[in-house]
Amino acid sequence: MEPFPELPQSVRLTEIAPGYPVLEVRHPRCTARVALHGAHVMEWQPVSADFPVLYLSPDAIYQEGKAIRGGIPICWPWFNAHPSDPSQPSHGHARTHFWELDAADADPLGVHLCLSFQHGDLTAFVDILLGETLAVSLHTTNHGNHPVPLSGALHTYLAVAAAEKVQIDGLDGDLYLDTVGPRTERIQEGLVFFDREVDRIYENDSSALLVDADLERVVVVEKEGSPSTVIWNPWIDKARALGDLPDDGWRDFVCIEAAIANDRAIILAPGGSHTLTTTIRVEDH
Ligand SMILES: O=P(O)(O)OC[C@H]1O[C@H](O)[C@H](O)[C@@H](O)[C@@H]1O
Repeated sequence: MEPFPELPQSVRLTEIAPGYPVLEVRHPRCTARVALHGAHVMEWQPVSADFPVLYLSPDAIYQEGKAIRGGIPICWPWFNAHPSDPSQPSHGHARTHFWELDAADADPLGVHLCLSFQHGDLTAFVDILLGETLAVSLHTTNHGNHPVPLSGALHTYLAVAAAEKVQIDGLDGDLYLDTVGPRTERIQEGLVFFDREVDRIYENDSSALLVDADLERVVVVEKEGSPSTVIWNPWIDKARALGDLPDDGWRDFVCIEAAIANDRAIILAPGGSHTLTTTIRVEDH
């Protein structure tokens, strides 16, 4: 490990399991927790919100090699299965390894963390801005001599009052691949509802809004550098099959993922780079 950078007063280093460091943020604009494992934003709550914005599973596993269930897993440098090698882990290596913390700063608007991770010829730098708004920017650079396909996702778990009562706006008219059952292409008509397992890859490069009338709020998820939006809720049976999620945990979140899904992979030329960003804020409903 590199020497640890000096931390501002609003950031404290803790260990939630032996050898598993987490940065705890207490700032006038927000509270948050960020694990060095996966550069994973586990929690974020701006002072204006009276309920956490991100969902974190109470059964999440804090162990090197296991992705944290909840928060914002960084799926990198690919999304879902590896494009050609089925022995590689789903959603890449970034979410199951410790990252280096390169810098931590604070100003009156919030806290800024920079972390990095290397995989083969690719380097990832992530900038995390934690304030009244949360912004996660993932910069990838190809340092090798060959073009490399890049996909991935900022796989955001958003806390909700009850999944079956929320809707997602902003995807009306978009083509999507429905990956539940036989993979089928469809066009979204109106709002997205959750009344069954939902696992869809939308062709969409703009924002989506999570409307949660029970919590009297709308969570706005904006993004850049992302040609796909993935919407996921495992529903009842899949939640039971996931060991790190309570059986009824499916009700407590929906995922809106700023993604570059496999078939929209970007080919990074030698020396080339790409930035994938998601920005999250809460508005009154
Ligand atoms: O269980 P994980 O490997 O974390 O994946 C969780 C989910 O990620 C994405 O949303 C995919 O679209 C889903 O198919 C997958 O089930």
